Amino acid sequence: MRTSLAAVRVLVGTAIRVDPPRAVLVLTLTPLINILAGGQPIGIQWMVDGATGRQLGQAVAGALLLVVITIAAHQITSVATDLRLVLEQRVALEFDRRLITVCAGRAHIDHFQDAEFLDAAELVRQRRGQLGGALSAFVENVNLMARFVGSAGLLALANPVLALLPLFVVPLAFAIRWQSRLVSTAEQAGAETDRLRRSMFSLATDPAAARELRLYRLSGEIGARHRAAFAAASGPREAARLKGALAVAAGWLLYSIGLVSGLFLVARAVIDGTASAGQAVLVVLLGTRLVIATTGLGWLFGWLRRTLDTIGLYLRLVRYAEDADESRETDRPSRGDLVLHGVSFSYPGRPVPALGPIDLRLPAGSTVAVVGDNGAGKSTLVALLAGLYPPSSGSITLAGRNLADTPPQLWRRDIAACFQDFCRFEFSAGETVGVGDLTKLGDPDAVAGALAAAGAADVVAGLPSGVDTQLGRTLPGGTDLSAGQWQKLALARARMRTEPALVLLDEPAASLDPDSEAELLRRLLAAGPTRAVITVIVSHRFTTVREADLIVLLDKGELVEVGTHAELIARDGRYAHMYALHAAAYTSAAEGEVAAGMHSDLVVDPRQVALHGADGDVQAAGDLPVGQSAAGQ
Ligand SMILES: Nc1ncnc2c1ncn2[C@@H]1O[C@H](COP(=O)(O)OP(=O)(O)OP(=O)(O)O)[C@@H](O)[C@H]1O
Repeated sequence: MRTSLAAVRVLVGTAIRVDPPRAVLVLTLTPLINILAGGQPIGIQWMVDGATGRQLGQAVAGALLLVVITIAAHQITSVATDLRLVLEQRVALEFDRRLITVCAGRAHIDHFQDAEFLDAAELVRQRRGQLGGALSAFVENVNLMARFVGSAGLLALANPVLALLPLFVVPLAFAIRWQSRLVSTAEQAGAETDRLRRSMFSLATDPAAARELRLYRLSGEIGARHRAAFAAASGPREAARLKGALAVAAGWLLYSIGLVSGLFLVARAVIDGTASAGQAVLVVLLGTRLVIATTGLGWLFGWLRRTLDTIGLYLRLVRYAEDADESRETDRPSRGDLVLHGVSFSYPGRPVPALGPIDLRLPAGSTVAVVGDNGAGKSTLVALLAGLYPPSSGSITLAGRNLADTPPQLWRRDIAACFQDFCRFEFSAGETVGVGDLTKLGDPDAVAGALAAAGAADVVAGLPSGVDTQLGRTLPGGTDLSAGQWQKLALARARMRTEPALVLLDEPAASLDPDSEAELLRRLLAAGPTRAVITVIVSHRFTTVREADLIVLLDKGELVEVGTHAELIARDGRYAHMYALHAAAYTSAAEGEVAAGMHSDLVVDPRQVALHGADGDVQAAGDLPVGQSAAGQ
């Protein structure tokens, strides 16, 4: 109840804040319509009494009252509905705005590890459309309640015994509510299978899955799982609907008994001459209104409850909101060595730290390569350096200053980064790069400079409208890119910041071809120690790693070795072993050796694989002597 009241407060408060005149009009016109509507049955009563009692004046007054009230109520309802629809959209937009701020505006991203936040965020994402509609649900419920109270009051005035009639509605109201609860509980119980059904449908229609669905002939399997999920959820729902419908039918029966008894009383009073025919008509009209209001409330109350629940979820999310960052430019840390003092980090719910505790100095101006097996903690280290998570223990200092004393938003202004799971912003190509520095978003020279610095100019040059090409496949006319091209644009985005203190590159060459990777490395090293920039590069490629000034080897979150390539090779430890394995694989590939067991008995006839181009024969692997690959030439 308290949550519902808080939700109503938030709803009405938001409506008044986003559009005060409309909100005030909607909230005042609604009761006005109900007060007016209350006069309609009275007008009809006057008309009937005037006609049966041969009182022309009373009949005309009744007709006039009815016509004026009906027209006025109709006009005001149509104005109020228009106002309400616009207000509803503005309220929905405001909720969206606040949700974006809560989810994307926090300094750290640890809320994405919090199960309560994730559950609430998922539900709000699904039901976000209800947030604007909550206003209509609220207004309609208030409407019906006013109608119910008004009709009950007029009935009591007509005949005190009829004040009992609303009591006959109560079982019906409970039955409708019970039915709505039963259905809603059955729906919630089937929510997981619903999610599964939706996910099967998305899978079947998602272009990302299109290749594997065909390759493994999964369309029938996905269809069967989709149907099974539907069947699992629909059985209990139908049973709940049937049970509820029986209860509602019983409620109607009881109310009919009450209404018929009331009408019998009035009919007798008319025959006895203690009531007029107009009063009998009034009772019929009010009795009908009463039940319409009740059934409406029964159904609409469920709508209101659902929308208020969604606002309750929204309120749970809003608790994660942070105050706007008001740090000043002078709070910005100066450049220098970046030092980790006993830093450790554990993801929520994971007992073992993903990283540390580690002590490490990253000298100003150095290029530091971070290596290690999958899950060693490399990306976690990058996230900590980017201030995305606060360390669980220990501290990180820059030029002797603890970064915990600097708002992460401010520290991040001095960071250029390309994360392992970089974002594919579906903007124009120029904007996809330009958002790396919003102050230069519309500056074509800055974008061109960043593209050139990242070796990504070729990606944009190949697009139909250059930097103006709309990227992505979700938008009409959007152009999709290859994984490597998206990665090049992400690298260019990082280069929009021309004076960073720290450059973070997590697997920056994972999707790049060897030429692009070599070019990236050349540019990185060229940018080197002349500026006090620390470059941290996570890589599994030792051709990149060995060029770094410092190599950091992590294993299961622990710092295992630190040093230059030469030092670590001389130490003949873990790094030297990894490097030797990598070099051996590289050498055998370069020499065209076929690893033992890999189709060594396969004999290929070169004439069967020769290619023919439009201009005639094309030199093909088949022109090479058998047993020697192109790489070995
Ligand atoms: N969001 C997360 N929630 C919980 N645990 C996580 C999360 N991200 C990573 N981990 C865990 O933290 C550990 C370190 O992961 P991290 O991503 O830092 O490894 P990595 O060295 O970057 O691996 P890879 O080379 O595969 O990218 C792993 O055990 C991983 O399972």
